[in-house]
Amino acid sequence: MKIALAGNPNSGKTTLFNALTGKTEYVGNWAGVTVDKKVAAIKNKYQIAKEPIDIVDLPGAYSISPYTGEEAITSDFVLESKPDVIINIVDGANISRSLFFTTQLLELGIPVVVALNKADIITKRGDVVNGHELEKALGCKVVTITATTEKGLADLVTTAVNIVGTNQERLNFNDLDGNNDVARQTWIKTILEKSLNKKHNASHVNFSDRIDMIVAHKWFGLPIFFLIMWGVYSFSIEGLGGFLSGYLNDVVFGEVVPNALNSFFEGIGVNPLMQALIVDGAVGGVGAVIGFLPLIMVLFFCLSLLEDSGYMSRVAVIMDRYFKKVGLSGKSIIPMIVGSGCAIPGVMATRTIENENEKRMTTILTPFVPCGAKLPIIALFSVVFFPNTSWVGPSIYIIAIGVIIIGGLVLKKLFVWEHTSFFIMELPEYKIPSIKNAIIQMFDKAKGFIYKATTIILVMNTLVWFMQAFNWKLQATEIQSESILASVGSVIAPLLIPLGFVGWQLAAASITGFIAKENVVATFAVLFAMASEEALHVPGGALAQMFTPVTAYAFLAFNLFTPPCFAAMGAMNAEMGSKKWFFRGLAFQLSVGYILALLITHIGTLVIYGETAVGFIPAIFVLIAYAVGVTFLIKRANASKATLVEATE
Ligand SMILES: Nc1nc2c(ncn2[C@@H]2O[C@H](COP(=O)(O)OP(=O)(O)OP(=O)(O)O)[C@@H](O)[C@H]2O)c(=O)[nH]1
Ligand SMILES: [Mg+2]
Repeated sequence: MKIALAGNPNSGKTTLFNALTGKTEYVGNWAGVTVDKKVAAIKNKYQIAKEPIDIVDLPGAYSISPYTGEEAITSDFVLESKPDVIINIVDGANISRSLFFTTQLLELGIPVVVALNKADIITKRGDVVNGHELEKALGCKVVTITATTEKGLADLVTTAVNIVGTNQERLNFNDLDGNNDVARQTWIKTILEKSLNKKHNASHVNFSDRIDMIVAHKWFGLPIFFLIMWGVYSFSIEGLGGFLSGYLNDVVFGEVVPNALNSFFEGIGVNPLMQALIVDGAVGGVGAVIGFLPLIMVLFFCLSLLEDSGYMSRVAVIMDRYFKKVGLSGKSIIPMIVGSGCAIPGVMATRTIENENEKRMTTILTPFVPCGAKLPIIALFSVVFFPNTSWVGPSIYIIAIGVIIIGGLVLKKLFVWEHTSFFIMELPEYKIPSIKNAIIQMFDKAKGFIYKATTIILVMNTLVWFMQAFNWKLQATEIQSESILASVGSVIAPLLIPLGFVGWQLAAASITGFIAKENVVATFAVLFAMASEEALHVPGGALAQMFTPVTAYAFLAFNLFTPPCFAAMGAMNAEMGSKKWFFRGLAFQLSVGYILALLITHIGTLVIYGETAVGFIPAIFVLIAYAVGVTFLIKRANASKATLVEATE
């Protein structure tokens, strides 16, 4: 038996889905969080029918005639897969708007039960809903629930199961004269007059509006956003998160675990090479990554609270003013916020953008937002090269915003884009964020992080260890520079010279980073910590010998702003739906990271140390070639814009 959850965006479908199935799908306080259909079996507790019940969570929709890609997923599913029953989630904080979609669902001939959600908000506002009147008018069952506390869910499931196979009365607006959308609205207004008793009228300036006057203000909005982000990132990277990670890195993975393993292996007399593989390669590399787990957990806990409070939707409004100028829309910010967790769902979230050009641009620009996997690199460089400072983490996010805005401008110049579209986004009311939800999201992220570290990163690291310990004749070698890894890295290393990065190790680490960004840290752990017998993340250690603080910052930028990991590239390819655009996007990302690192190294070294960095002359040649290339592309774009104008005249 299939029960579909359908309703407006942000009405609480995924919250209900998670409560009914025990899953931990992404819940956020904004419209357009779910962009894909999700199916799961109902929890035993609610399994009351003879046959197994499956719950289907759908993206939010305002109407059955789809306007955006993810709305189409919902209407296609409802119209074609014919669920046995639809639970229509009506947002109790926004009843009259939600009922428009309800009237359309009630025309389909599929049994519908209305779940009037967010009953807690209705009660808090002092509104009164007359459920019987509403049932009479709609001709279907109405069950009042609070998805967040699971109140009323058993009743809801029972009601839904009981109407499976029944012939529900259909509403019909198609026979009416004139515009049937207007007819629906008028009808909804009449039935709500009888069934809803509102305490406040709509024109009342409420608490949310008052906060918005400040945080979404024309001038204050952006500085407030920066301050909040600064607080969150420095708390996570340098504050509590950094402190806990330092302990894990120094004590647990720096001493306790390797010492215990070494004495265990020495005790049973294992082959020293085998011992090194396990202790230095596998455990050392994975440990260097896992050490950053607390930092990731603290960050995602804070971000989840911020998001659930409703603030992030305001950020979309603030950003819209700036984004419009560069050919993006305020809606582009949502994929980017999601992308701060992981670029893959971030890129998938571009589906909510209707305009094809805005969607492509957002897909290309979203991976520039530092994701969770990039945090360990940021944290490592911050500790080793800039100890006791708090600006490195936040500065990376400010650069990311700059890269996105300037990148948008450049993309607009390089390719032919149409005009930008309007941006309408509904703002949910502010609320006290749910700690429970934040904890769930935090552990979910932690689980993903550990899973990745103990699978793909473990495998990669064992391989990296092997490649640095053996030469091409498969003989164990004490001299790293004669190893397989060194010879592979040396092929790529010359490309990094114009950036001021010298050493095959840096090339090797960057390459492993494309498999998973955490690998950069893990590879460094194998290459440097082992050789010097000291922990990777100490200031002045082996890693510190490879860079000056300026080139270290440039290397950080290089790894963060070149293309994302392979999995995220796959998502880009899927969402672009065009190989041409996919490769254009990759080329763009690669050149952004490369040129950015080049500029940081050379300008930074000149300004701060008053001398030229390694690779200064090659860098000049690269810049000239780059400028020529970009000018050519802009000329070409202008020419095709001109032919486009001629053709339309
Ligand atoms: N107060 C209150 N908030 C709720 C309730 N149910 C859900 N919410 C909140 O509503 C917001 C949206 O929840 P989601 O479950 O993501 O909504 P959705 O319908 O899946 O949204 P889309 O995927 O964007 O269509 C979150 O902030 C939830 O915490 C409820 O019963 N009471
Ligand atoms: Mg959802």
